[in-house]
Amino acid sequence: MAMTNKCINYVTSNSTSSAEKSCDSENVPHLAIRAPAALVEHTYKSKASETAKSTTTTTPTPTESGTAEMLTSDLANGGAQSSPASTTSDMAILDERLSKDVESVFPKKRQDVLKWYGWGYNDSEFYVENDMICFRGKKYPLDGTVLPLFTEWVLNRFQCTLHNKLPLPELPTEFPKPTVNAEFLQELATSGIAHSLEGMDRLIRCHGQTLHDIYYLCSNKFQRIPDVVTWPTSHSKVVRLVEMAHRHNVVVLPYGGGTSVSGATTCPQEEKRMMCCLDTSQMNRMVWLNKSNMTVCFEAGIVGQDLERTLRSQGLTVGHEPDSYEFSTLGGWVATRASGMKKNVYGNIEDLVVHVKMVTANGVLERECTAPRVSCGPDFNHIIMGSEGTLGVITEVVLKVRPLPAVRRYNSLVFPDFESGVQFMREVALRRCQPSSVRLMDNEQFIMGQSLKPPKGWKASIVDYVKKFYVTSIKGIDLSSICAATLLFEGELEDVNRQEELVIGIAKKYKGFAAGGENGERGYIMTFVIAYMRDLGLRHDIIAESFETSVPWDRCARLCRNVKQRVSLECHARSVHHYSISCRVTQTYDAGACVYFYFAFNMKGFEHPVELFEYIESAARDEILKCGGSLSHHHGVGKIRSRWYEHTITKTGTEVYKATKERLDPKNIFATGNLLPAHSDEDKDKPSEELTSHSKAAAVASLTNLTNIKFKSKL
Ligand SMILES: Cc1cc2nc3c(=O)[nH]c(=O)nc-3n(C[C@H](O)[C@H](O)[C@H](O)COP(=O)(O)OP(=O)(O)OC[C@H]3O[C@@H](n4cnc5c(N)ncnc54)[C@H](O)[C@@H]3O)c2cc1C
Repeated sequence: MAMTNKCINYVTSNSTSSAEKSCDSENVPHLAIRAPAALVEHTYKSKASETAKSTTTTTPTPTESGTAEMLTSDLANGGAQSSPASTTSDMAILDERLSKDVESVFPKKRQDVLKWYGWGYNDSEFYVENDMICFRGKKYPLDGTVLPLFTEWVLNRFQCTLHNKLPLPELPTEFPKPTVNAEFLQELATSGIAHSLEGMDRLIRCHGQTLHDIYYLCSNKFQRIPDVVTWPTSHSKVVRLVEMAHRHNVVVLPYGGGTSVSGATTCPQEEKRMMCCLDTSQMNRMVWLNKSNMTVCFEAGIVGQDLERTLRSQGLTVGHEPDSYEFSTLGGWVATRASGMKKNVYGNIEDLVVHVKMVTANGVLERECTAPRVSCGPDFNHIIMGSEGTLGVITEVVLKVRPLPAVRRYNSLVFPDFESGVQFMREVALRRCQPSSVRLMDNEQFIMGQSLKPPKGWKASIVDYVKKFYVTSIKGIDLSSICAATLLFEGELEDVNRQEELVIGIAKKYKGFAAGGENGERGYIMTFVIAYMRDLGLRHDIIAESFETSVPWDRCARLCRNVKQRVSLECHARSVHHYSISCRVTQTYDAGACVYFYFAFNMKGFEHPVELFEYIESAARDEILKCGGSLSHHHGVGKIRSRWYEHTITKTGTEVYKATKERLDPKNIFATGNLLPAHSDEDKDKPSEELTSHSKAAAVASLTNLTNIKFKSKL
């Protein structure tokens, strides 16, 4: 990857503004000092410590003569020469800042490493060989595994065949003709901002990861893709680009990792103006790290795994791990209000963000300082979080960091049925003893997860048999209702021991029992692999997607039951005979939980399979809302849930959002079409009352279209 300009900053406590400074090449108010030796990647000691049945790993902690000390003295020395404020060592430590260029795992030409037609790395996939489903992918522990049990599960569940797979889509040679704003392009050429008009660069950034996106991509159905892709390298370059776009009335589409599953990154297909994709990948520096405050400032384009690797070398972590964190970016997390699997210890993105900078068409929106809490409402960070690219471009984010935990330990629990599991989750939340992550799978997901185990030798089979006997005969558990929870504990050894004991004690109250660390660890490893399944399915007539919600505790079990029932009813009514609908509870809160559904079916013979899928998913969402669930816990609204947005935030809320949008983006250059259904150009000057009814009409029309489609199977 082309490196952005190198810059090491040392900011004194009496520097020009109380807000932290960035290190833009164009605007460097700070003193450059030599790169501290402490920035070299660290070697960690491993202190393996095993407990009975759970899987424990000790944390990579910095060695004694480690990073923190070296960093402090290095910066104190370097800074003392150049700053009067740092002549006392206390000041130097208090105001210790450090910046670092980060080499990303992904090159600027993403397609060299990432699949253009589906999920993840080019070299990672499920595939079929000798009638067996297998997995390859060097970055994953499942690499090179043949999966006979999973093959059996797929064949039984979907009654499909593994022969006659669809070929991989051909690399397109023709692309939608770009809409060109010549004045804008001319100015862009002299702006020093890298850009491309190449078809492939444009195509791979016109979509996210919804079923709709991938299906359209593979069948080459997109009418509109970005007309130009740009790669600004700093906050000030973004300011320049947005100002130019505003002046020339060009649409700006911020693009992070492209992992959106809400249609948020999908190009608005009706847009008539030139569309400029603003790829944030070249803004990925650690702008500064302040160990006194345990805060770090990163540019918004940094990818999750790069961010964590950079901090790990300092003995630190942010701890934000959405399941997409290998590919998604910090800016994307903020723009979608993301939630990570370890939020119980580290918090969701809104708990982690201290300060955020967003470039709008009307100036830069940011809070003036990085104090931990302020009582000057409304909190503008919350206007930025969840704005889904509709208000501006997030360029820099200050996050809280924590020391790496001393111990990481996995465990798992088995419950006789899902309802008992939910009661267990509720009590764990009530007593606030949640491990770093706790996830409860229903029976369908449990069985599917078990089927991903590689085949074992005869000895292991006997062990499995004994375990099965123990489960069915001694504990009296029915295999058709059994469900499981995976647990991940993080912290100091003593705390982890205490917490694990407490959690297992609560499980016993609900007839649950511990089933070992190996199962737990496996569950978490599988999280990253499961996302590759859909691409295999699409080639064998199976379409799949997940959707999620959050719900108060007293409605949780009912919502899970009703939504599964509703999906089953819709499937039967539309002759979908071979399908799978399952759920898990993935996050717990004082007042409720997050529930995640997987839905897949055999689409063979259906004329409009994706539309049918969306219809059933839409019915499921209606059911969710009826049961008191939310529009989204973490995937966001995007385009596919925009028809419910106004209903969820009320008419007054919609007016507040629109007023903000009109103020920050008067020409609607951030016309991503997310949150509220997009308005046509003619609507631009209409009073908001009419726009509201237009939105309603559009929403109803799109539902009507779905309803009118004949979903009948051709078979
Ligand atoms: C397999 C899989 C697992 C997932 N697991 C989780 C999960 O556990 N938790 C979770 O929260 N989400 C999850 N997601 C959803 C998705 O990863 C998140 O929404 C993520 O935050 C998107 O980040 P991104 O960088 O990929 O953003 P993109 O997909 O590139 O963009 C998403 C939206 O944010 C806007 N945006 C991106 N960057 C900026 C910026 N710098 N400034 C302004 N707007 C910007 C875009 O315009 C777009 O509207 C998952 C998705 C997949 C495919």
